[in-house]
Amino acid sequence: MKKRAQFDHVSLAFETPKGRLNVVEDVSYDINDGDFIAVIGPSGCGKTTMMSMLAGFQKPTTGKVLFDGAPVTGPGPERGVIFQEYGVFPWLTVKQNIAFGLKLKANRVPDSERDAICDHYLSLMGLADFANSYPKHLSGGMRQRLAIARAYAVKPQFLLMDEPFGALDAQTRANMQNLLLKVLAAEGKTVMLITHSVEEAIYLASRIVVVTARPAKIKEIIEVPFPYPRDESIEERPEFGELRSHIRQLVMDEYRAQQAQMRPASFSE
Ligand SMILES: Nc1ncnc2c1ncn2[C@@H]1O[C@H](COP(=O)(O)OP(=O)(O)OP(=O)(O)O)[C@@H](O)[C@H]1O
Repeated sequence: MKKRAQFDHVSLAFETPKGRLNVVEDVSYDINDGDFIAVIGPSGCGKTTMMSMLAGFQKPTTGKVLFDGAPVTGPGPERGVIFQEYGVFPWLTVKQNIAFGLKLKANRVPDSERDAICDHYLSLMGLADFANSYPKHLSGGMRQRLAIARAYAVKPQFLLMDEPFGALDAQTRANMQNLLLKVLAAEGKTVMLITHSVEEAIYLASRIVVVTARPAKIKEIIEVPFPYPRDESIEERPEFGELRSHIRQLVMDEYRAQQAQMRPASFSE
């Protein structure tokens, strides 16, 4: 299996006014072509920072982050990024937002095709009636769907998604999850997804990377035993419930560890 991305003994520390903050510590794992990796762990533990290094927004303090065998030196068109509540330009209409990436040199498509691609993703995301609206006239959930449409439209080989569905209502979230599975089945992408939802991680991912309280270290990497294509019926399977309990326990242990870290010294047990 071809290695797409590699974290090789990666650590990252921020220098802050209060001193050095270790955020990611000695993380090593590979992401193979076609993998769907979900990263789960307590809030603020370093998941986004880990993803940012692969996106090319942050550099590791020590260790290496490789993409297609070469060190990541910055963002690139083969890695599409969807961050929560980011990624739409307020001064462009909905359709212009989707078209934007398709006009950039790295992803440029002929004008005639551009229109058809925009229309396809507008309708896929339920935004066709808002093609000419500006983002400020959309609900938060619609803006997030627009950010997702923009990222899908340029067809990156690798999708980096940071809590992309976190702000959506339950029904839209389920629709967006199923749509993502469809897009992946049709286009065969590799994905790294950060989520706080254990169910979402099991439903979507081929492997789940559970990380510790800050600094984020690998706690466990879990293979999800369900073949694709998947549908909601897997949630009824006993293995789904067992996996959910196991991962919930891991995450809860780390959440408690994080709470203990934050407690003032005088209260420590
Ligand atoms: N540029 C920075 N400078 C200093 N500290 C930072 C910087 N970026 C992030 N941090 C800190 O690093 C820690 C990890 O942040 P990060 O966003 O990676 O966590 P996370 O696991 O993605 O959190 P969440 O699940 O809440 O989104 C946090 O304590 C954050 O305050």
